[in-house]
Amino acid sequence: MNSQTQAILATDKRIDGKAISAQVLSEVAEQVSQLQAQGVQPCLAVVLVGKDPASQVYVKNKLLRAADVGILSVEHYLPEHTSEETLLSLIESLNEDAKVQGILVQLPLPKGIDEIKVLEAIKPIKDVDGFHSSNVGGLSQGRSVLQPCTPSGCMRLLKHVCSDMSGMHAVVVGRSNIVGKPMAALLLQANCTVTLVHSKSRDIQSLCQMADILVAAVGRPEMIKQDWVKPGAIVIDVGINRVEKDGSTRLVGDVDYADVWDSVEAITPVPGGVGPMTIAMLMSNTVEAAQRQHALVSMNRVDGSRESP
Ligand SMILES: Nc1nc(=O)c2c([nH]1)NC[C@@H]1CN(c3ccc(C(=O)N[C@@H](CCC(=O)O)C(=O)O)cc3)C=[N+]21
Ligand SMILES: [Mg+2]
Repeated sequence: MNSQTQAILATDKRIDGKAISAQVLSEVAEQVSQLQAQGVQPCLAVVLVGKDPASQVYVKNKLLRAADVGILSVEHYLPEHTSEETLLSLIESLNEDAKVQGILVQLPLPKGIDEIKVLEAIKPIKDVDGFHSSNVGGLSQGRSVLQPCTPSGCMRLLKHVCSDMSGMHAVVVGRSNIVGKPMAALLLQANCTVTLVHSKSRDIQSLCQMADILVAAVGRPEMIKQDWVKPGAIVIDVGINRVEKDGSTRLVGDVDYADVWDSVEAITPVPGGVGPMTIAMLMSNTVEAAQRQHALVSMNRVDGSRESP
């Protein structure tokens, strides 16, 4: 990126997730060309069980972005009543398929399927969501592993407005396995003081008021108002809530964007903030997985005693 773009993106109070994700995607496209030049075609397998309409939209967007950057994708659409066994055997075959370097099983899975069991079945080196316990553990130890896409996207957005987060107080609202907990781990790694707030926390408003960096990931439309936010705070809104208003549906975050605007130093919009970054980081993880698997295979040629990835 040139310095002019950098300046525009860094000085605007609105953190433009669409523009920043476009930069990530162009870096990824460059990495894809480099892999192709080495005879490797990165490929992402996307597994969708059932017909959840939101999941269908997300999966469609992921496939479009993959195509944009030259990542091949294979889609596996399974019916709502697929057995756990069938899903596990599909994952097993994708694990063994050397042409597939990334496996994404879209969440949530239908009731009756054990989500943890399914995520644990994915080979960690192909786990582009970063949800396998081996990657979760590695993240918490500060090792270089595949990281969950939404939190790593948020970190990338934060870096645009704040090059050094060291010593800042970051408050994360929400303790989900896919956003809140890994977000806290990444902020800690960036030397923030981290507070993880959840539904049982007392006086959530006062905790939020302490934040230099406030990350909202609770799924409650426009819960965070101006008097929850310290003047000069940086706000990252992970929420994607569909609300009915005047007969039409619109997307809002967990933060009341218009209400907090005057107080904040910088803020991500919804849509166009964290959402597009999540998808860009998925593409970045797919390329990283392909690079790592290629490196392992090359090593095997030298040392035949090693296991294949
Ligand atoms: N295994 C798995 N990995 C995921 O990463 C995963 C998942 N399951 N299940 C669902 C959540 C949600 N998620 C989003 C991705 C992009 C947008 C996105 O592009 N949002 C657009 C708006 C899109 C719209 O109109 O709904 C935006 O914020 O601008 C939103 C949400 C990934 N998730
Ligand atoms: Mg968004």
